[in-house]
Amino acid sequence: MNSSNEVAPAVQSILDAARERPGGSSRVAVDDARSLPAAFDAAKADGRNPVVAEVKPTSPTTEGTNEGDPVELAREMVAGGAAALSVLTEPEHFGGSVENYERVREAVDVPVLRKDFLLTESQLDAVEADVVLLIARFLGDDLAPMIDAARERGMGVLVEVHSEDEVAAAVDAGAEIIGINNRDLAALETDLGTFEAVAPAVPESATLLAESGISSAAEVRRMREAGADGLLIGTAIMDGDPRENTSDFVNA
Ligand SMILES: O=C(O)c1ccccc1NCC(=O)[C@H](O)[C@H](O)COP(=O)(O)O
Repeated sequence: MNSSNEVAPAVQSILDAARERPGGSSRVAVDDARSLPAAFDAAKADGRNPVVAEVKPTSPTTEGTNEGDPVELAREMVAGGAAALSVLTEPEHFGGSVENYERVREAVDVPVLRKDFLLTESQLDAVEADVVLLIARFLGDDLAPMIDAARERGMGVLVEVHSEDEVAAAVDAGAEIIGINNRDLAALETDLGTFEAVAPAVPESATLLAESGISSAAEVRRMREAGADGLLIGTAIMDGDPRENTSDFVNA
């Protein structure tokens, strides 16, 4: 793994916990993974902004915990037009769980991203997933083997980056779906200018997501104009009525 000495204390704590988290007891094989790019194409074809709505009970930058049932929240997001969902499985800092993930995936028919801080192959085996998030900064030289390991299990892979150098590393490692995180993991602040600055480095052939900090219809349009094929939105959907919020972003 890369050195993590330039991350915020909360992120260091997330990584320390991730290193200790056990994986699954046996290797999983997903034979029915739902495709994120196909879901984005379907949304675009019927005039919806391709929104990945995130079931995010809490986070280091959120006050309090949303105690709502993840399945109910997920159904509301899909009813609001979400092309796909993201479900946190990180338990200590985001209130997530693999049980939440399994229940949501069973309850909906859109692709469900497993949102976690995965560091080892066996952690991929904790639950069958359509798509897993792999963070380039935290995996370093392990990124390519982790992408291969996820694909061997039948899962799609979203590689998260924050800089042009990380885009290059992600492309070298074989990433086909790339998410540019607007959240700076050193300061924990979001800046949509990050997506605008880094997106030109992403090859046209990749499916490109804008992640974090999107909180208005105007910002959805801004990210789409800068080249986002999909938008990952958590806090602004969880805060209030998730169905109405999702619908506002989908129809922005
Ligand atoms: O959301 C946080 O507070 C956070 C803190 C430290 C590391 C990661 C964090 N978030 C993970 C995410 O990627 C977001 O949940 C996701 O991109 C949605 O972001 P937002 O729409 O800003 O909730």
